[in-house]
Amino acid sequence: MKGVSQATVIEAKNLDLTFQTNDGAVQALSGVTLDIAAGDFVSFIGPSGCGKTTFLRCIAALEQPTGGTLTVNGMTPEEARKARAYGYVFQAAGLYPWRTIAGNIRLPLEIMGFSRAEQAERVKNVLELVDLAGFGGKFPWQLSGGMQQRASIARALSFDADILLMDEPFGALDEIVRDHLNEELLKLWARTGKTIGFVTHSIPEAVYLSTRIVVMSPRPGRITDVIESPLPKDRPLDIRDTPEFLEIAHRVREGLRAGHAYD
Ligand SMILES: Nc1ncnc2c1ncn2[C@@H]1O[C@H](COP(=O)(O)OP(=O)(O)OP(=O)(O)O)[C@@H](O)[C@H]1O
Repeated sequence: MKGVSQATVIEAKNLDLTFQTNDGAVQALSGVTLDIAAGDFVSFIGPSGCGKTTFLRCIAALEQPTGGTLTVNGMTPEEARKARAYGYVFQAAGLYPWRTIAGNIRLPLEIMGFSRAEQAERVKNVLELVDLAGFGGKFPWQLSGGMQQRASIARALSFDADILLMDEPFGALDEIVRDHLNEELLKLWARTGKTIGFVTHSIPEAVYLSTRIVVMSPRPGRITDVIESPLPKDRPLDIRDTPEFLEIAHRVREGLRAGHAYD
């Protein structure tokens, strides 16, 4: 339970990843060391190409680090993937257009072999969790972009993994919808106690959501600052106007500026 155990769920030590490309080696991550504790909400922020997505993909065993060690729930990322230790939300909702919303959410459950009754129960629960009760029978094109993204979050939550990895899930949405989904995500996090890793380009989003903000710089992707948020867990949107919020945002901006190449 959150608050009771602060066990480390994700542990990266001196992680390196160099891609070999036709144009030569691209060092995407260099010496990344980070512990993420159970129940943490950790955002990764940094300029394009600094390795945020690559780091998330390493956790999800979608990329293979070329150096260092990485464990997820004490397992290798590959073992954690097989143990369904995390749900993954991509930048685009990625819903199958020929399946209903419920059908999309059910898909991982079908693959995992849940009984039909269990599938139905879980779909109902996660639809409620993301505030889409009653929309299970609709097709993706009948929903707004924000609703589609909520459905994709529901799909990632359907098998109730303790860890949720989110790669810029709200990047393509307008600001009002994004604000609303940020609020909803915080409520969901408070209700479920999940550990969340969240990639974003937005300073206000990172500061509003996170218990810790990881600032990264490019060439090669390194962690340049880790900011522990002093903000209370209960965060109305207007907390963004408080001096405490603005102070953290300032520190993030300074960190980004220090690592920026401007080319
Ligand atoms: N499969 C790959 N092969 C070669 N290079 C790659 C591969 N995946 C990523 N890279 C490179 O690694 C670096 C880090 O990419 P990554 O997508 O992790 O950055 P990012 O911080 O998530 O960027 P963005 O904010 O634009 O999504 C970039 O220079 C990118 O071009």
